[in-house]
Order: sequence, then C-alpha cells, then structure tokens
Amino acid sequence: MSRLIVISNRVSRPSKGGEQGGLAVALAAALRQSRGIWVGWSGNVTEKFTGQIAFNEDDGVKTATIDLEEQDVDEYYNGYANKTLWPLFHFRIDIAEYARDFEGGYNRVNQRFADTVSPLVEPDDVLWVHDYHMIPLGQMLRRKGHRNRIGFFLHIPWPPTRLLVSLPHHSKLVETLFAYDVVGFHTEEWLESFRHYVEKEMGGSVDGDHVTLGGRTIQAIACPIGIDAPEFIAASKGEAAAKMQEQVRKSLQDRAMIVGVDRLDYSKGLEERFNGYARFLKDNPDIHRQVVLVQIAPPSRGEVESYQEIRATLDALAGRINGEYSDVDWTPIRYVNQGYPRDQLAGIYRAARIGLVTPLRDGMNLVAKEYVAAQDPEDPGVLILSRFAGAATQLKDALLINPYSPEEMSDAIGKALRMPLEERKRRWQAMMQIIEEQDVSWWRSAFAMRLEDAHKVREPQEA
Ligand SMILES: O=P(O)(O)OC[C@H]1O[C@H](O[C@H]2O[C@H](CO)[C@@H](O)[C@H](O)[C@H]2O)[C@H](O)[C@@H](O)[C@@H]1O
Ligand SMILES: O=c1ccn([C@@H]2O[C@H](COP(=O)(O)OP(=O)(O)O)[C@@H](O)[C@H]2O)c(=O)[nH]1
Repeated sequence: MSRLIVISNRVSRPSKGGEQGGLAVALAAALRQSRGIWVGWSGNVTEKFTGQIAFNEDDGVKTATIDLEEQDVDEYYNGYANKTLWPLFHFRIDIAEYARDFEGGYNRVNQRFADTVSPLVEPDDVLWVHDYHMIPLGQMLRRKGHRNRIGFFLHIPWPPTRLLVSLPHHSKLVETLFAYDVVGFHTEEWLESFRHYVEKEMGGSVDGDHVTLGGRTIQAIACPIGIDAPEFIAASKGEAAAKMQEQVRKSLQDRAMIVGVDRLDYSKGLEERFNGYARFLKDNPDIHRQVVLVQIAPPSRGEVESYQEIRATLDALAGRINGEYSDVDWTPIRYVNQGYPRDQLAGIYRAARIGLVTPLRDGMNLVAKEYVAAQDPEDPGVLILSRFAGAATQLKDALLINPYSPEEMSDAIGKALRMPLEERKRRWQAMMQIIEEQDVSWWRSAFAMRLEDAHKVREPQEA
C-alpha cells in the first residue's frame, strides 16, 4: 500500500473523540494503515511566517502543521476562501467579494503549503488534496517536479458557468485543476457544471469521465461522501447519546421535537427555515403547544461580515417568532449558539421526531445522514431535506422540499408529524440502506481506486 499524504486547510486530531467528523475518521483510518501524514494549517497565527513544520502523532495519525501570519489568514482563509469562493460556489454572487489582495494571499498561502509538503513527498506516495482552500496546490507541486498520483476533492458545490465567470481570472484557477489526476465532486450536478465550464468556456473536451484541456487529461468523477455509519449507529446507542436523549425528552414534556443542526452559515438556509416554521405555526394554531424547534447553530467564520450579519438576522428573527407565539410555559424555538460533540448530537437526533435540513445550497450535508443513522429503527423520525443539498441525490425517501418556499416547509412539517409508523419505517429503511452501502469507507476506497487507475492514464501522457 502506498503512503497517503492528505492535505487540507484543517487537520483533525483523532484524540478529540466525539468532535470528529466522518471525513476525519475515514482519513485517519487510511493514514494509520499507510503510515501516512496529514498536512494543514495549525489554526494558529504567528507574527512572521517561519515555514517551521510541527510534527505530531495523535492516536496513530501523523500530522504536520504550519502556523500562518495574520495577513495570510485575512487574505487566504477569511478572504479568498470564505469571502470569494465560498459564496460564489454556493451561487451567492451577490455577496461574493473580489479583491486582488485576497487572490494574492490565496496563492501565497498555497505556495507555502507546496513548500511545506514538497520535502515530505517520496516518489511512491499518493497525495490527496481537499477543498476550495487548496485548488492550485497540485499545480504548484507539479512545478516542483512531483510526478506522484495527486487527487483533489471538492466538498462544496461547483457553480454553473454563468456564475463562475463572475470570478476574476476564473479560467486561470480552473486550469490548475488539470494538474491533478482525479478531481472529485459529491454529485453529478456539480460534475456536470464543471464539464460544462471546461467545454464552453475553455474549449476543452469531455469523453465520459475523461476531461481534456490543452493536452492534459484528468478523470473527473462524482463520488458522494458518506458518514461512518457503524460508528454513528453505535454512538446513537451509547451512554452519552442516551443521557442527552433523556435530558432532551424530559425538557420536551411530550412535545414533538424538530431539530436543525448547522454551522451558523447563510448557505444553510436558517432564515428561511425559521420563516417556514413560523408559517407552520400560523397555519396550524391547534398544534402550537405540541411542537418545539431546537436549532443548534454553532457560530462559524465569525470574522467574515456576512456571517456576522446572518447571526444578527437570526437573533432578531428567533426573538420575533418567539415573541409572537410563546406562552408562559411554551417557547416555539430553542435557538442554541453552541456546538455539541457528535456522541451527544446522536442523542439529540434520536430524540427528534423531525430532522429539518434545509440548506439553500450544500455540497453534501452530513447532518442529514447522521440524523437518519441515529434513529430508532422501531420508531424512526422523518427527515425533511432540501432538494438543493447534495444529500438529496441519495436520500430520495426524505420529504424533499424547496427551502425557499415557507408553504412547502409548513406542509412538510405537518405531513411528517402525521406520518404513520409504517411509512416512517419504509422511508427510513430505504435511506438507511444507502447510508450504510455508501458510507465514508466506500467513498474513500472509490476515490482511491480511481486514483490508482488514473496513474495508468498519466504515465503515457508524460512519456
Ligand atoms: O473549516 P471551517 O471553515 O470551519 O468549515 C467547516 C467545513 O465546512 C465545509 O464542509 C463541506 O464538507 C462537508 C463534507 O464533505 C459537506 O458535507 C458539506 O456540504 C460542505 O459544506 C467545508 O467544505 C470544509 O472544508 C470545512 O472544513
Ligand atoms: O454542534 C455540532 C454541529 C455540527 N457538528 C458536526 O459538523 C458536521 C457538519 O457537516 P455538514 O456536512 O452537515 O456541514 P458543513 O458544516 O461541513 O458545511 C457534522 O458531522 C456534524 O455532526 C458537530 O460535531 N457538532
């Protein structure tokens, strides 16, 4: 087995236990098996960039991290990644910011990562680069002479061509993807948009999974990420989950709970969700005191203005809805700005009659899969899912809705609350089958196999 080098903005530490995402779990297993290494930003800011690499080993996973300067964080992470690419790739060109400094900082930090990774790379290593923070990294590594297999996975949507062209130097950025051997997306829709851009905007060609530009052929594939299903099912039956479930149930006093769990991000559609729920309250005065929406929304990317704005909007909206509908002994929305470890989240999901997952646009959305996996098979809750989440392409037995429509959301909540046990079980079983079949290990192996094959394509190209 070749050694795996994973490179991503954030590096997860396995010993943090309950706070780990499925991605971290899957990659940690592969890194352990191959005695690989995970490279990324430490999350720390240093006065002057030194390039010094901090090596650590955490539960058998080796990590190599670097500190960044304040200007790097401003221009690369807060700037180009989260003020430019994130909104644009989530179709929000109205709030995307285009500044030369951001682009410069993004390229500078990617070059810092290339300089960090390069001396660690051995000829047989397989490299796997993750997400929109690191798009040009592969090209920078090729320029340093590395001929290894290098894959790239985009965890967020790929926007339609007519939106992508609003990015200054868009083709320069997209061209860098042709340094990779395999480029992965969560869904066929994002893949299709990528192919469309390459054909229409750059004059490239597409032949099945092979996409060619200027004599370079890469494999571009759709490969949806999954969760660590066995681990999550076990967590939902574990002690921490049971304790949390009991605590939540007691507080509900027999009311049906609707749960939302999202980073506090405008792409997650929280404003529209609150409005949809308010519409449900307006349409169903008889059910008022029988439901509670628990919205868990840990703050995210707080240095970015659009995130400060959505936070203020939601504070006001939750207050307004609660003010309008609350009674002395009932509050319709519990709005919680703190995060929970995943083993406790599993208990919260299990206590909820409805999982309300309504992003306006989302690469995948793992919360939707976790909600389903945490349910009691004998009495499962109902998932209401935005048709604009990547997860909707797999979880077709959820109640799929348009998150922009308060009426659709209101109707779906009513339908979910009334749904007979047999239908709930049937829908849950169908979703669970996919979640278990296409779990995170499946995702990792499927991508790794493509990367293995890709090398056979790459060699003749370079001969
Ligand atoms: O690192 P942050 O800036 O705090 O953001 C957290 C992560 O958010 C994004 O997640 C995406 O990846 C998920 C897994 O594939 C997917 O389910 C979800 O739809 C995406 O939004 C981001 O892409 C990650 O890089 C961030 O670490
Ligand atoms: O309080 C929280 C809220 C979320 N999460 C985890 O954060 C991830 C969110 O992933 P998702 O794909 O839904 O969205 P993203 O935030 O990556 O865009 C999921 O694994 C959640 O279990 C968590 O551990 N604690």
